[in-house]
Amino acid sequence: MSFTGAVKSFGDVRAVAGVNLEIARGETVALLGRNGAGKSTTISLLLGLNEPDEGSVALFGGPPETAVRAGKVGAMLQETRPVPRVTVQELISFVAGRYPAPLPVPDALELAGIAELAGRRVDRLSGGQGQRVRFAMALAGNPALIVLDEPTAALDVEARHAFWESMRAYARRGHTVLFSTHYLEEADAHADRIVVIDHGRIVADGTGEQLKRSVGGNLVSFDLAGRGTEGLTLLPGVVSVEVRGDRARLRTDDSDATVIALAEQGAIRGLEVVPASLDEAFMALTSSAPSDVLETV
Ligand SMILES: Nc1ncnc2c1ncn2[C@@H]1O[C@H](COP(=O)(O)OP(=O)(O)OP(=O)(O)O)[C@@H](O)[C@H]1O
Repeated sequence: MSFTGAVKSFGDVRAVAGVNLEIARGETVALLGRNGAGKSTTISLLLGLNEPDEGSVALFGGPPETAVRAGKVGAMLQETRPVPRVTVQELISFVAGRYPAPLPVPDALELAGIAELAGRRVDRLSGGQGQRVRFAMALAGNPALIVLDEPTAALDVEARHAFWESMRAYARRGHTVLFSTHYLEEADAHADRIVVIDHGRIVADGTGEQLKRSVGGNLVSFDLAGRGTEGLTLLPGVVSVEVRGDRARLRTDDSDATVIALAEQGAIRGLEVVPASLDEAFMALTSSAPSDVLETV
């Protein structure tokens, strides 16, 4: 699938602001971004639910509608209203029946971890159970691509774990998976590749390791001990400064130079230097003003 210069606006909001993206068959890709970053809109363009205002989107070499109609795509979108009265089994059979080569219904239920819910009415399920039913709907047709918009949002820890197991089992069959998430750990743990989106643009694309390396650096933190924060952003190596209570955290691409400069100012109380985590990489990539002092008391 590919996005070429895709733009989608809603009024003044450029939800997708010029996205170029290629995803190859068999990849498991996480679309990672904060609230409002443009993930759902990107997904809606991919599924042909929205048309780009500019640029184009192709799925399996053609228009998204064609691929969707041909049964090549399964989707799990955010909370949708459950169909009243039908059972889980009936719903999944109905969805499977609309695809040319679906999974046997018991397999789809098993894979989604809801075999024991087969006879239950879909409008009487818990949020987490409903979410797993939507996952079963996405994979019932055995599509080559599944697209999952924040698939673990309502799941507890155990259900989350089971969900990722199922997703991986599906991916191992050679299928392509695209999922959106706010959770960096999930993206890192379950995707081959992480595409970071911010303000409708792709700001990073690579493995978790590559993201860490590209943003990289170390975190130097120390107690301010009443000292102000002025001048910290100007210290050698410093890329961003964050203040929590009385403690400053400096992300730096040259921690030696940063520490020497701090030492010269006598500002080394409770000094700690650690490698920047993936979390830090994500924050650095998506904060709107990376070199500003962020007051997050
Ligand atoms: N139908 C719509 N009408 C108006 N604005 C919209 C519409 N859909 C999305 N937007 C706006 O476009 C921007 C991107 O929204 P989108 O839902 O794509 O983000 P997201 O990354 O999926 O966010 P979240 O993680 O909160 O689901 C937001 O500013 C949102 O308010």
